[in-house]
Amino acid sequence: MLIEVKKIIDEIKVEVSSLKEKVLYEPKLVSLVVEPDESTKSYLNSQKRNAKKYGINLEIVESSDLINDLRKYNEDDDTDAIFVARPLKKGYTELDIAKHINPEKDVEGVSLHNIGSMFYEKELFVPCTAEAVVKIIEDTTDVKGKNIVILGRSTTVGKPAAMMLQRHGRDATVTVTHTKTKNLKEISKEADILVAAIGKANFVDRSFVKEGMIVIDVGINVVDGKIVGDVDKDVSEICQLTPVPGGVGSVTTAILMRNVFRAANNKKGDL
Ligand SMILES: Nc1nc(=O)c2c([nH]1)NC[C@@H]1CN(c3ccc(C(=O)N[C@@H](CCC(=O)O)C(=O)O)cc3)C=[N+]21
Repeated sequence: MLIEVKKIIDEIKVEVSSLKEKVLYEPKLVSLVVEPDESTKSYLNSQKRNAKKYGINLEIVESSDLINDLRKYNEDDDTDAIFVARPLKKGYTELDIAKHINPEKDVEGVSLHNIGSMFYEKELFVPCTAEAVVKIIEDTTDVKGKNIVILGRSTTVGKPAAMMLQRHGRDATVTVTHTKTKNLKEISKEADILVAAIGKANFVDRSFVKEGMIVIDVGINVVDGKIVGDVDKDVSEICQLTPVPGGVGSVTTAILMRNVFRAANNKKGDL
């Protein structure tokens, strides 16, 4: 069975509508890009489509000097929000971005300030994909006490999703696995909820799951020009599975758009 995410996106749109009543201009998102890979191209297309729909002024900037450009847009009063596409070009690390991006414009929640706030369970902006995963899981089941296994420990999905799911009030028990994990299939099978965020097309097949599990497919892999997830579609015959496309990715984009309005609204409050 496939998991529907339309309701979640509709709820995000309701929040955006009410933010629009307070933000009385078209907010601006700057997306900094260095040598985009296929999944980044897909995200940028999705950003373009949605910026139009949501009423956001999106500027995609091919950056040759990320740190310098971050300084520039951090200070530019017309820029409400900044996105830095990954993978980053050689010579830059995620920590460089985390240190240099203005936390108030950091709509992906990657800055040291925003990551730290999440650690203390008080969130401003959190990584959009991790938030999408949490929202979809919470909309599908009650997570309290559930065993959640996450495949992948990236800074933008695995790590923050784990932190957010085990926090007080949500109270899930989370296992984070990675490339060096032993007995991966056995651990996966023990899950009530499996989150696949490894970036390998169709990596998770029926040998990783049990009947009735909830499976969240975070993968955006491009194979022969088509988007495929990290999970083999056959899994949906015995599990509840998020579709790709039309699942986590579409919620992620909606959250990014909403965060641009939140950033613009917060900025107004500063005046
Ligand atoms: N700093 C950074 N943050 C990211 O979150 C990030 C990134 N860099 N680099 C690239 C990957 C990829 N990614 C996607 C997110 C949503 C869709 C998306 O909206 N997909 C839609 C539409 C796909 C289509 O075009 O058919 C869907 O899945 O339904 C795609 C790809 C985020 N990433």
